[in-house]
Amino acid sequence: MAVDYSLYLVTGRGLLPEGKAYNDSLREALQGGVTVVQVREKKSDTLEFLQVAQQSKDICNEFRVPLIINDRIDIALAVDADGVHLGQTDMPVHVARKLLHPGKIIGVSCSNIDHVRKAVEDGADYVGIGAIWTTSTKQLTNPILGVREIGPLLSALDGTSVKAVGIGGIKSTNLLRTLHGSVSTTGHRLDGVAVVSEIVASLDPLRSAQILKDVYVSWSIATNTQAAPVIPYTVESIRAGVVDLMRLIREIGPLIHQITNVVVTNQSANATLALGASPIMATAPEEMYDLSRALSALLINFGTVKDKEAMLLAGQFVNEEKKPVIFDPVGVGATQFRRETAVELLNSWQASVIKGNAGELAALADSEAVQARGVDSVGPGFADPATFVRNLAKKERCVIALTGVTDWVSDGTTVVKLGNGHRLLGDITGSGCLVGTCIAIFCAGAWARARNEDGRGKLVKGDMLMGAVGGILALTIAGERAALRPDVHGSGTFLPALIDELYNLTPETVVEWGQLYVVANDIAE
Ligand SMILES: Nc1ncnc2c1ncn2[C@@H]1O[C@H](COP(=O)(O)OP(=O)(O)OP(=O)(O)O)[C@@H](O)[C@H]1O
Ligand SMILES: Cc1ncsc1CCO
Repeated sequence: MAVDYSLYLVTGRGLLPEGKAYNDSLREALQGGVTVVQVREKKSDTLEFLQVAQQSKDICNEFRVPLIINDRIDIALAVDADGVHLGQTDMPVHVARKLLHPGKIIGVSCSNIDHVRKAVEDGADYVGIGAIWTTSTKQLTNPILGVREIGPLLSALDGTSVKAVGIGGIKSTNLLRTLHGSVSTTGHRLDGVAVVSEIVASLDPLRSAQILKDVYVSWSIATNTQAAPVIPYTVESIRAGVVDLMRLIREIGPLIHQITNVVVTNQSANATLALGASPIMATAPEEMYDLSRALSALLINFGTVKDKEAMLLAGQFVNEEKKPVIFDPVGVGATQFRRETAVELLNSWQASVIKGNAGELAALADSEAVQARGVDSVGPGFADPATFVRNLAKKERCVIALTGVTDWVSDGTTVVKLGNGHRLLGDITGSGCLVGTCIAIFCAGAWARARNEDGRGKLVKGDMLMGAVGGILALTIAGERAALRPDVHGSGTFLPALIDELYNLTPETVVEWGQLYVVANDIAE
């Protein structure tokens, strides 16, 4: 039986709002677009479970939607349910298969790759992967994996026909982030999402289900790769795009909200003004919502992590607005606290661009290839930076900007190499942080260019690869020009000269000076 797993409802009678009857709630949820129902009765005795299962089966039949029973094969048999869902400590799949009639669905809860591999071996029809988010449904006791951990589990399903449903704390507010983030580097995605409280605890389950379904459908449409032809980037198209963004930024002066470190706050705000944008360096959690509505891009730089609460909130609000979030995980490999904070932040919101030096991005990718000392990268960097950035972009589902003597940018398919810069940039503190600021400014321009486009199903509007390339070019070309000035005698005089050069930078200079190469454009992959 071909099952549509897209909106998978798990029941929970304990969560029903006062006065809402179970049968009405279930019927309304089905009217709203639920495609599979799993009856879960952890506290009921057998007779009560049987009665609820029978009523559920009758209602599901009206909508021709499959009904799955949690754990209890006897109840599934008794009501002729369409299948069972098994936890890791329930009946093994092969035993359940023997007991059930042929063609019935068997699903298994999985929270690690071994669970998934075993479920495939045992012949499960689908796996429920989670918990993805923290959940108020206390019965879901699986560990919290986080969105970024789902991709590797999905890749274990490559080449099989086993379907995957994400579960755990999924709501309409995090659904798009969940779907976008839960993709393997091989492109394997979720086939559906399981929802409990947002539907069951709702006074209007029909509407709640509809809202979730809308997000799911618009994501499927927006990410259908066959739908629109992909135009490959060329050096010329990138140059033209950067020039356009630079002009637009000077014309509209976008607001750039930066939560950044105390070392660079002032120079980052001045660099922002120099490029024609407006900085606001705000850190109170209470103001993150209002700012998310006003800003054109958000930079989160955790060089001196103090404002974690604000960082968590800001990124979520900005994701909701489909505006750019630029993440600069300064010194992420330096301490356990930074590593954990980066994971927490990246699991809470989707970055549009992650920017870092080789040491930082290696730490983020759990690679030992490059070492770091504090906030600085040590040694010659990656042997094959193009492949590294492309793979990390696929894994993190965003644009990656790797800085160093040569800078590399990738969106997971295209890789751009950038050759501008000067040794003096390495001799001042925070040149990498300034790159982050400039990327945020150009991404703000890219968002502004696309803001009236249909953003349904997308996490961010605008061309973030163009934004990242533009930001790096602006800062590194300004750096080269500053170093050539007769009034620059060392790193002390270099910094103000750098701000001057950003201030005087023109699109024509960027075209003339820009050393940019498209080294890979493997759109076929
Ligand atoms: N020796 C160099 N030659 C040319 N360009 C350089 C050199 N060092 C740094 N740059 C430029 O400076 C920018 C900042 O890169 P870098 O990797 O040094 O940042 P970072 O280590 O994160 O800096 P910080 O931690 O001080 O903010 C890059 O875009 C790069 O092009
Ligand atoms: C030196 C330093 N320490 C924390 S942040 C920062 C600025 C450069 O990344």
